[in-house]
This record gives sequence, structure tokens and C-alpha cells, in this order.
Amino acid sequence: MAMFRTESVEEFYQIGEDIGSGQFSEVKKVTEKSTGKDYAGKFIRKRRSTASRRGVKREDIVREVSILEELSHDNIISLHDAFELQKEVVLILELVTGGELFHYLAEEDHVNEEVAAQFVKKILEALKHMHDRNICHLDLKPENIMLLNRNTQNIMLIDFGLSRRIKPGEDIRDIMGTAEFVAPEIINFEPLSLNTDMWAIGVITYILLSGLSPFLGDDQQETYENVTAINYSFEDDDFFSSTSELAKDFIDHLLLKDPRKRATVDQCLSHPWIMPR
Ligand SMILES: Cc1ccc2c(c1)c1c3c(c(C)cc1n2CCCN)C(=O)NC3=O
Repeated sequence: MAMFRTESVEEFYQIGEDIGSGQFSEVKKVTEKSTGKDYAGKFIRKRRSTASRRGVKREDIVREVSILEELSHDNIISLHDAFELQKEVVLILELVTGGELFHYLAEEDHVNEEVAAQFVKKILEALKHMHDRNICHLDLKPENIMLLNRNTQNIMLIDFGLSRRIKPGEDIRDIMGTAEFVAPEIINFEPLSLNTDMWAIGVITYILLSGLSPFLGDDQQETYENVTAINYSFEDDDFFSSTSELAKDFIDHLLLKDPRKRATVDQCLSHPWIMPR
């Protein structure tokens, strides 16, 4: 069970600039006073009452922390410390400075297949560490994949706020990530599984190779309709003319409506588009 320190975080960390924010959290650069080391401080507002819809339930924060404490992998952000104050919890997380994969993509428009496969392989290795422990991320998207630094394909998975332990027989249906990346079972409130993450790997790979988001519509409803209809193609020749059949085959084994038919993380790691690297 996660234990939080109850001292004042400012006593031990110098609070720096804002580096990002979520619905109920802000991320700031912080510096540990005793070592001078920089970290990312995730300040999460606690839900004040069961009737409220603002803030995060304490049990959900405890789950995120206990999952972070269980994971230990070069491509998964590590938790250094955790403080609980009256209105918020502060997670002190490893700081990565290479920026979001999302921004890298925006600058590069799309990447060549060799680089794309390297990125995907690193993401799959981090995901294997999670799936081998029956933990699913459930919010995989380019904003939650950070580059360790600008000049390698070394990535870090961040933000485990929606992560869940998948227990046999237990039904998880209530998670909602970002429309472009959610699998059909999330939209249809059907049971989620480790395979729900594999759908997102297919969407991220499609974007890496083309710069296009396969299901993105003019609004969230249209995006949801595109997802549930599995309405994607490689036909837009401007963007896929130089994409190999192997890369398309890799994606086609992930963007499948039936979660049970999707390639697992191990099958992806041994797929010929990934394996030879
Ligand atoms: C240099 C930099 C810039 C923005 C950052 C981060 C680091 C960052 C980090 C983390 C999280 C949860 C969010 C973060 N954000 C917010 C945006 C993430 N999509 C984190 O856990 N470590 C980070 O470095």
C-alpha cells in the first residue's frame, strides 16, 4: 500500500516552472534541495467529497502510486517520492527532457520506417514489462510518450493515471482515454484488457509512419464512429506510398475490433517489422 510523506513538499523541494497540466493535475519542474537533482512534480488535486466531480479520488491516486512502485524498467518513468497535503498529492517523478513524441512528430511530420520501428520497439518493451505483470496503461498516446533526449529513439512511458491491474474475471469498463486512441471496447463500454493497449499501439504506429491520425474526425462523435466502424485505410497514397507491406501488416494485426484477435505485445515484438532491428 502506498504511504505518502506528510511533511511540506517545499521543505525538501524547490518548486520550479510549470511544464504541463492535465484535467486535475499540474506538472512542475522541481529540484531536490539535498541533492540538487531535478524531477517532475505532478501536483494532483484530491476530490473533496464523493458528491464532487472535481479532483481525483484518493483511491485512484493510491492505485497510480502502487502501480508506479511495482514497475521498474528503463523505458518507464520512475517514482522518487510522494507527499500528501490537505488538498493535493504531489508525486515526485523522474524528469525526462527530450519532450513529447507528439512534438517530435510535429517537427518531423513523419519518420522513416527504421526510426518508427525503433520507437515502436521501445514502446513495446516498456509495455511488455507492464503486461507481464497484468498491468495495462489504458492511456497510450504520443503525449504520454516522452523522449529521453532529442537524439535517440529512447522513450519513456509517463502518466499512469488510468492504468489498471487486470484481474482474471474482474470487469473494467469505465475508463475513457482520448478519442483518437481509444479502442472500440472503450467506446462501447465493453470489458477492457491488455489488448486494449495493443489497439493504441496500432494507432501510434500509423501516426508515426504517416503523420495522419487514422480515425480522427471533425468532432469527438465522428472520431468515435470511425473507431467503432474500424474506418481506416492506407489508401491515401501521398502518405503511405513508401510504406512497406510489413509495416501495414503490423498495423492490420492491431486495429481489429475483436480484442482477442489483436496481436499481443509478445507477438508484436516477434513480428518481422520489429524483430530484425
Ligand atoms: C520536460 C517536460 C515537459 C513536459 C512534461 C514533462 C517533462 C513531464 C514529465 C512527467 C509527466 C507526468 C508529465 C510531463 N510533462 C507534461 C506534458 C506531458 N504530456 C513525468 O512523469 N516525468 C516528466 O518528466
